[in-house]
Order: sequence, then structure tokens, then C-alpha cells
Amino acid sequence: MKYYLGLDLSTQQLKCTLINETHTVVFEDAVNFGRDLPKYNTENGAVLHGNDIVTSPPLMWVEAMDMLLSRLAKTPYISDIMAISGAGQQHGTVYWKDMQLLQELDPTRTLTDQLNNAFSIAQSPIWQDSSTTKQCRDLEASVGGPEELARLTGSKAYERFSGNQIAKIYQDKKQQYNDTECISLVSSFMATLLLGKLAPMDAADASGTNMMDIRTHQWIDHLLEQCGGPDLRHKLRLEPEEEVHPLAAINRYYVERYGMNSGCQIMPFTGDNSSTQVAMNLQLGDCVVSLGTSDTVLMSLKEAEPTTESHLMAHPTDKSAYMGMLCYKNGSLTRQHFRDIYADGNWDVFNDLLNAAPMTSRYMGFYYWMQEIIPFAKGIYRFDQGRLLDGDFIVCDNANAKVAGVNIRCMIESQFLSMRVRLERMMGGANSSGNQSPTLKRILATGGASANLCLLQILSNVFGVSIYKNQEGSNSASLGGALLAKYGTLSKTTTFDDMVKQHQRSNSEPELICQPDLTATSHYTSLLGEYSRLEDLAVHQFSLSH
Ligand SMILES: Nc1ncnc2c1ncn2[C@@H]1O[C@H](COP(=O)(O)OP(=O)(O)O)[C@@H](O)[C@H]1O
Ligand SMILES: O=C(CO)[C@@H](O)[C@H](O)COP(=O)(O)O
Repeated sequence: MKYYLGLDLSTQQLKCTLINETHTVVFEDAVNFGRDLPKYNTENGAVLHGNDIVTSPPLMWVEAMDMLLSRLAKTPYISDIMAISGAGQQHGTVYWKDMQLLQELDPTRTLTDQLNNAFSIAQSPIWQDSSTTKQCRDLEASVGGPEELARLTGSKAYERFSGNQIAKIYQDKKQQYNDTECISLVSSFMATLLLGKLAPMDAADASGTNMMDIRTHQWIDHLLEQCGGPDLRHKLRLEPEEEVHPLAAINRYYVERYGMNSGCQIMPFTGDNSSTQVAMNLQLGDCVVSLGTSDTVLMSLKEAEPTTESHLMAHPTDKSAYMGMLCYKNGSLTRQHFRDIYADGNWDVFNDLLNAAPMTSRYMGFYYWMQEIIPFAKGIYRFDQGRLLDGDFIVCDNANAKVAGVNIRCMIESQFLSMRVRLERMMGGANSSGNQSPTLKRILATGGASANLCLLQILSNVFGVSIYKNQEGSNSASLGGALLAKYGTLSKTTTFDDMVKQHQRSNSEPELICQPDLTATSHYTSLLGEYSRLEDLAVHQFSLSH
């Protein structure tokens, strides 16, 4: 039997999924950064410096790789793994000081031991960072504004996008920037580790840099220069990779240390959202809502016009298509925070409070616990009958449980209403040549919080469509990686769709989880206008205080 490995280096953990020839998952595991690697002092995988600078240590990711591979080496599959691909949290950048170290890896020692000095920047900026507003405005101004940057690259400038992160390091950390030999994204960093030499960024993940032409998938010289000066092209070295094909065989280090197959091929790695798109194999009218550390909304698009509030990214397996995406920072960590302050850290209590609070049009809340991406705002804004409150809700009998429940309900409804308002706008833009816009038919839910059926029912009610989940594999980004690994061995002779169809089984069809209560949907539809109006007021209030 041949096996295919998918890795996913997400915000909070490094996960793996191993599939066989017929796409059955045979092994899954994860190294959790907080639980398994506490010495790096991260909180939920990240280090917060002051208000808006958020990083993770690349050496922690290297050590997670050491741990995961030692666990994998204890399985009977290791020597029959034919190919590896995978995913990384998007936008984060790794700064290599000494690539030579990768060529000289000694199989008797860990990677952590040997790559201690490999990085010129010990803390990599990650997607949660929002400290590059100045660089964003400069980048937009250099091409004539946010709309033009979105037209060129698929997105206006966002604080977390890699080009703006690189620009800040170029401007503020000159010495470390000059010491940098090469720059990787989190995804291509994983592929680089396994290859023992620099791996290209794949075009789908490079769409999250603000530096790649969204149509041709080539770097745009002017944007490279604006972000990282004349040396950046040299530090990236390679153009974005738009094919899924073998880059080279795995470095001999892994063969000698772990007994991996010397013929095991390393494929390009992609962004975690693109990899989720692969695992879900989206059909027209499907939309993925991923409730991971971030909340994201994904759609496959054949044609599209970039907007200034959503992202247009290259499709991971179809050069001529796109992925439309919305991304929210206040996803699971904000829900988790509410669980901790209102529900003693218990999801069941959280759900009881949520269900005890009825739907209402009286109370509305916007909970930007962390600096939000869309809209760009921070803080908590509560409204009672359209009026901004100074403090908490005053709920008739003022019982604590009721106030907690109203806040939890307002937070969840507000998260999902924001997705609906913006998804509808994104789909409206997906008909650039006058064709009818795609209609939303179903939502495929994934990510850690998709384990919570109460949340999924509200999601279904807000959108008025049924929710489905994949039956195979608990983590879609690493499953997508495993499928990409296999596809890379076949892509010369078959399409991705044909490869998937060949092994379709009853349990490879997504499973129906819940259906909408259409009375609730009408209620939410009637709130959309007021929701947008109050959101504008909240954003205005935020801008007054900044
Ligand atoms: N029952 C639950 N209800 C709501 N959220 C949950 C539940 N179980 C797990 N989660 C959330 O899932 C999150 C992790 O999701 P995951 O997709 O694994 O994240 P990532 O891929 O970014 O590391 C946790 O932060 C946690 O808050
Ligand atoms: O910034 C984005 C997408 O643009 C995030 O979705 C990151 O890719 C983090 O992913 P998770 O750890 O939440 O899966």
C-alpha cells in the first residue's frame, strides 16, 4: 500500500493526516504548541508584543516537526509514504539566515538542535499581527489607491499580508533584513525543511502577500521593490509555483533518521484555507465556513472581480480559477474568551446560555476583542434599540445569566451576520461578464468550533441553507495536504476532480448536520439593513477613539 502525508502548520498546532491510495484516512495526529511546547511561552500558538504586534517563533515550528515525525516514525506507514504536501497558516513569513545548515543536517541530531541559528528573525510575524498600517497605506498609494492594488493582486493592502510585514522589517530591522538570505511563507517553510533547500511559494498562498499578480501568478516588480527594496526578488528567489508537481525527493536526513522512503516526493505546500478548499472539493453553490482560530468563508469562483473587503486568491488546483475569501480575526479565540468569562470555561454552559437567550432585534453587539480585519475596528460596541450603550446591556430582570446569554447570542449572531452581508456582496461581484451570480446552496462547516452543533444551527438559520460536514478526517487543511500530495504524483495525466471521483465512496460525501429554521432566517434577513447601519456606527466610534 502507498500512503500520502498532509501537514498543516496552523496557528495553534502542527497537524498531520495520512491517507492511503483510496483516500481513506489511516492516521491523524497533532502537536499542540501550548500543551506540547510550553517553553516557547506562546498563548494559543502566538506571542503578543504590546497591542498589535503578534509573532510565533519559527524554532517552535521546527521542534513541532521533530515531535510529529518521531510519532509518525512509530507507525507502520513511514517507509511507504510516497509524497508529502501540506498547508500553513497564511501570510506569516520566515527569514532564513543560513540555508547551508539545511544541506548539512546530521541524522543523529534533531532539527531543533541544528537550526537554532538558521533564522535572522527569531519571531516571525504571523497573520494576527496588525502593526503595519503605515506600510499598507504606502503600498496602496504607490499604485494609486486600494482599488487598484485589489485589481492587481486580488486584495487591497491588509496589515497581515506578507508584503506589508516584510516592508516593516525592511524599514525597522535593517541589519536582520540584510542578514536574510531567503524568505519563506509558513507553507513554503515546511516544504523547505523537508527538501533541505528553498521551496517556492505556491501561487494560492502567494496571493496573500499583496505582491503577486492575481491573473498571471508572477511577482510584480514594483510591489516587490516597494515592500523590500531591490533585494527582495533575490530573497524570494523563485516565482510563485502554480503547478502541483514534485519539487524533489525528501532530504536524506529524514530517510536516515526516520526511515522515510528515499523516493518520497515533496510537493509545493499551500495556504491552510486553500488546502481546506481542496479537501472540501467545492462545487458551484458551495461555501465553506471554517471556524478555526480565524473564521473564514471560502468560495470557489470561475470568474471574479476583486473587492476591497474580500480576498481573491489563486485556486490551488486550477490555474484559471479563484478562491474568494473573507477572514475574521475574532473567531474561536473570542468565543473562547466569552466561554471563559461567562461560562466557567465550559462549552456546554456556554451553549445553555446561548440557547436560553432568544433571538431579538432589540439588542445588537459588535465584539472586536482583538483588532478585527473586516471591518477594521477594535473594542466592544453594544446597542439597545439602535442606541449605542456606554456599558453592558440592561436586561429586564438584570439576572447575570441573562446578561451573559444576551452577550453570547449577540456575539455569535453578529459574527454570522457579518459573513452573510459580505458573502452576498462577494457573490454579487462574481459575475463580471454579466452571467448570473452563483446562488448559495449549502455551507460546508469545518475547523475546531464546527464540533459545536448549537453554533452550526445558528449559522444555518442566519444563511437559510443547510450545513454539511466532511465525514472523512477531522482536519480539513491537513487532509487537503494529503490529497495534494497524491495529486502531485498524477497531475501530468489527470485532473484533481477525476482523481477524487475515482475513489468516491458513500462516506466521502459530506454529511447533513442541520437544516435552517426558515422563520428564524426571515428574522435575520429583516435585520441585515440595521446590522450594517449599526456596524458603520461602531466603526465610526472606533475611528473617533483612534
Ligand atoms: N465545542 C466547541 N465549541 C466551540 N469552539 C470549539 C469547540 N471545540 C473546539 N473549539 C475551538 O476550536 C479552536 C481550534 O480550532 P482549529 O481549527 O483546530 O484551529 P487551528 O487550525 O487554527 O489551530 C479552539 O480555539 C477552540 O476555541
Ligand atoms: O489570515 C488568515 C487567512 O487570510 C487565517 O485564516 C490564517 O490562515 C490562520 O488560519 P487558522 O490557524 O485559523 O486555520
